[in-house]
Parts: sequence; C-alpha cells; structure tokens
Amino acid sequence: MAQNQAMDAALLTLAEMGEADRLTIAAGTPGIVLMERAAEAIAETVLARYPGAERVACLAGPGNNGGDAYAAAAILLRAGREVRLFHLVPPEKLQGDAANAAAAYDGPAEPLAAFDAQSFDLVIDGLFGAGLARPLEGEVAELVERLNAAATPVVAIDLPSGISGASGAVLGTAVEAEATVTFFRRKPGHLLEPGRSHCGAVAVSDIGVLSTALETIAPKCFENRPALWRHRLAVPSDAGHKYDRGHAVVFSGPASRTGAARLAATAALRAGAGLVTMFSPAGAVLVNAAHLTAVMLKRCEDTDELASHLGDTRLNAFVLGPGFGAGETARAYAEAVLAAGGRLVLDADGISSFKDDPEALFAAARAASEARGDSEPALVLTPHSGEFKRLFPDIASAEGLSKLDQARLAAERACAVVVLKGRDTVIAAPDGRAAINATGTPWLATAGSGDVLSGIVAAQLAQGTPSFEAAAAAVWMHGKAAEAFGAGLIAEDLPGMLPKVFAGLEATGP
Ligand SMILES: NC(=O)C1=CN([C@@H]2O[C@H](COP(=O)(O)OP(=O)(O)OC[C@H]3O[C@@H](n4cnc5c(N)ncnc54)[C@H](OP(=O)(O)O)[C@@H]3O)[C@@H](O)[C@H]2O)[C@@H](O)CC1
Ligand SMILES: Nc1ncnc2c1ncn2[C@@H]1O[C@H](COP(=O)(O)OP(=O)(O)O)[C@@H](O)[C@H]1O
Ligand SMILES: [K+]
Repeated sequence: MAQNQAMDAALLTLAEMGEADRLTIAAGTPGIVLMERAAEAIAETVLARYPGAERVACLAGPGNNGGDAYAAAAILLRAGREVRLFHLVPPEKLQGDAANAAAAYDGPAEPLAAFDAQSFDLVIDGLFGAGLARPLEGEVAELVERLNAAATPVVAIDLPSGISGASGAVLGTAVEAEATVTFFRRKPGHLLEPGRSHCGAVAVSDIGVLSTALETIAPKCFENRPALWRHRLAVPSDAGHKYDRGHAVVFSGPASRTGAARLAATAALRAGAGLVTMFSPAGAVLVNAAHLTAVMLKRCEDTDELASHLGDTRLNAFVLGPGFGAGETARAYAEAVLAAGGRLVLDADGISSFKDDPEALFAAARAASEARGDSEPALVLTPHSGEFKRLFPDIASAEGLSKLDQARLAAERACAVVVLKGRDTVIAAPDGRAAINATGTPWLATAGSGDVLSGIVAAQLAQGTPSFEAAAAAVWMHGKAAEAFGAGLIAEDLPGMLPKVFAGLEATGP
C-alpha cells in the first residue's frame, strides 16, 4: 500500500518514461492511442481553464510533442474553437504517430513564421517535450521570446518548450506557461527550478500507461509527499513516556548568538522529541536560562564536558551549527557526537567549519554509519547553496549537473543524507534515493527559518525515524507550516504552526 502510494509520487527520467511507454505499448496499447489520450487531456485542461478562449493557436514541433499538438488541435476544432496550427517542419516530414496525428487534422496549418501571439486568446505549446536535445536557437528561440513577451496565456504539452525534463534547466530559452499537462508521472524538471516556475500549474494525466511498469522500472526519485515517509514516522504511543520519543540536543552559540539554537530547540520539541536539552558554553548559560522553559539547559564548555555528557546514551539526536560559530570547536564536537553513536544534523556554521577539510567530516560520517551496522546514515547535512559550495566545491561547479545530481553525488560522497535547500529543496540519500520538495512559500526566505528546519529534522531522528525519511518529512512539514501561517511569517512563527501541520497530516491522504 505504502509502496503503491509512493509510486504515485515517482518522478521519472527520460529513460524511465520511455520504458513505461515501451512496456505499455508491448502490452497492447498502440502509441497512437496514447497520443490520442494525451491530446484529450490537453483539450480538457484548455476547455476547463479557458472556457472563453475562442482563438486558439497550436504550435507543433518536429516530434511526438508536435503530434500531440496536432491531435489536440483536431479535438478543439471539433469542440467549436477557432483553431490555427503553426508547424516548425512541414507535416509530410513528421514520422510515426506524429505523422498519423497530422494526417488526421484537417484544420488550418501554416509555417511557424506566420504565428503572431497577439492574434490569439490562447497558445498551446507543442514544440518540444521529452525529446528536447539541445538549446533552442534561431527562429524558434526568437519566437519563444516573442511569445513570452505577449500577454497571451500558454498551455504547455508535457513540458514548456526549452525546459529540460531531467534538470529543470532552461536550454537556450524556454516558454513561460500558465499551465502544463504532463503524462503518467511528473519529471524532475516540473519541480526543479527554473523549470517549476516555467510550468505554471501542472496537471498529470494518466493516459493509460501501465502503472505496474513502475515495479519493473523501480524509480528512485520522488516528489516529497507523505506517502514516501508517513509509514516510517514515529508517533507517540498510547502508553509511551517521554524517553520513548527520544532526547534531542541543540548546541548553543556564544552569549551574543543564542537565538538560532533556541529556534532549533523549540522546533525540535514541537516536532515531537520527548526531551530537548540545550548544550551551552559557560558564557551563554545565563542568557539561555533566561529564555528557556520546556527546553532544558546544560553547560558544555569544552570537549571534556561534552565527552562526559555523551556518556548518557539516551541523548540520541544532535543539532550543531545554528549560530554556533565556525571553527575548531564545531569540528571537534561534530566528530565527538558521531563517534559516540549520536545522529547529527549539521547545519550552517557546523557545515562551514569543515570547509578546509571536508574529508574529515565524511570519514567520521562513514565510520559512524558503519558502526551502526544498519547502513543508516548517522549524519544529515542541511546546506543552502552557499554552504553546499564550501563542502562540495567541485560538485557545485561541475557543468551540466542538476540540483538533483548535485545532492545525490554529495550524499554518496559524504555518507550522509543531504538536504540541499531552496524553493526546490532536494533530499538525497547515499543509496541514490531522492525527493524533491514542493511545499513552502517565499516567506520562508527569512532569517532563522533554516534553524527551525534543523530542529524538526532532529526531532524525527530522536524519535527513531530513519534519516532519509526524517529529513524528507521535516522539509515537507517546514513548508506546510509556512503555508499554514501565510504572509508575514518570521522564523519564530514556524514551530507554533506544527500542530496544524500534524492535524492536516492525520486528516489527509498521500
Ligand atoms: N508513447 C509516448 O512516448 C508518448 C509521448 N508523448 C509525447 O511525445 C513527446 C516526446 O516526443 P519525442 O520523443 O518525439 O520528442 P519531442 O519532444 O517531440 O522532440 C523531438 C524532436 O525535436 C527535435 N529537437 C530536439 N531539440 C531541438 C532543438 N533544440 N531545436 C530543434 N529541434 C530539436 C528532435 O530533433 P533531432 O534531435 O532528432 O534532430 C526531434 O525531431 C512527449 O513530450 C509527449 O508530448 C505523448 O504523445 C504520450 C505518449
Ligand atoms: N523562495 C523560497 N520558497 C520556499 N522555501 C524557501 C525559499 N527560500 C528559502 N526557503 C527555505 O527556507 C529555509 C532557509 O534556510 P537558510 O537558508 O538556512 O536560512 P537561515 O540561515 O536564515 O536559517 C530553507 O529551508 C529553504 O528551503
Ligand atoms: K512543449
């Protein structure tokens, strides 16, 4: 059940989508039938979203994306719309299903050069989809730029032309659509920026591709939805006590920089850790004591004091980095926590501390994961792109890697779950599993919101949720908390929204 629901959230590579098509066609559904159903889905979206759009332009490219445009044009013509089709290559040059779709269309058709967006109420973009192989240039690139400058709304078939389905990158230039209709499952490019912003509202149409094909294909990338992790989340048991829900620790920075750690600690408590203790340097104990209530406080002045605290094996999840200060202390604490068998969320200054010797961190993470004996990563890294660059400079600067590729490579190298943050946060595990997040609002771009996220991750780790699922759940909840609050959000508001997020999680399906 959980497996099936997760498969609904799968994001397919070009090869995986091709394989799903191939298996469906081999099982008896001809390609032209899939194209016909794709066209019906496009027409349905057009008629439902733009009931008043009379003058419709269909732009048809040289492949099957163009074939979909011909087939959609035929349906809209039958529905009484004033349809004109503009083609990049003459219909007689099309092949296979696209050629058949073009032959079945008997409305007006002209070369692309005759197209003027201003003369239409709506444009259907069927230039390029999954087969986009290189950057747009010349006549097509100019046309796309004119189209984007015009006010006419665009519905894209499969992907806005110019967007890479694999990476969300703009190849040359790309159509800015109001809506996109894709088939069977989304592709990473629908969620990764800038692709996501170019897609507008995405509708996914089944078109009869066999969902059982996914069992053979075994995709490893998913949209971050509860179906991915709900079954692994720890929930308070009826007769449980607080220690059943884990004991999280957050390291505080010095007296003038304690707020970030408190944000993480409050979030950890709200997100369900049974107990949360702040480890504070001596000079910050009074400041922290004046602010903390349910969060407990312990002095931790140096590695000796830390070693004695780590003797308490009930302390099981740690946050190090928010407001901590970058340097030798952070490095020593991180290594000590991992060596003691703790699960560690390393954020902000904690990440930057390893800038000159990332290998030391990766080796500590590898040793910790091996010592656990369950191949469960002990380390969760939560970098934004600047912090990511400090730990993984070569991966960050390599040409042609998507954000998804970057997070996966980093996770494998660091033997850690990597949460590469942003509007399109990617969560990746060393075994190649990845999730792309779509919850949240731009109001999350506010000081301290990342600190709150690290606390939510730690709460899940403390409760025993596996690291990948813990990180993915935390990112989803963090985004939902922001959505529930709305405009005017500051980081302090996020923990207080978590009860609503939990209530919503209980009430809704995947
Ligand atoms: N059963 C199925 O599979 C179903 C698939 N469906 C639909 O098929 C679509 C995929 O079709 P597709 O594979 O034919 O690719 P498509 O996106 O039309 O483009 C390929 C053409 O573009 C050309 N070309 C590429 N880049 C270029 C550039 N920059 N500038 C200029 N030309 C460029 C490329 O030329 P070449 O690289 O060969 O020179 C080739 O001619 C998919 O998105 C969905 O809409 C649905 O019907 C449902 C069932
Ligand atoms: N435009 C945006 N839309 C959605 N989420 C965002 C956006 N910008 C930032 N975020 C999220 O907000 C958080 C910011 O974290 P971070 O950059 O570490 O900030 P800070 O260091 O101030 O806490 C991350 O979880 C990130 O994914
Ligand atoms: K398209």
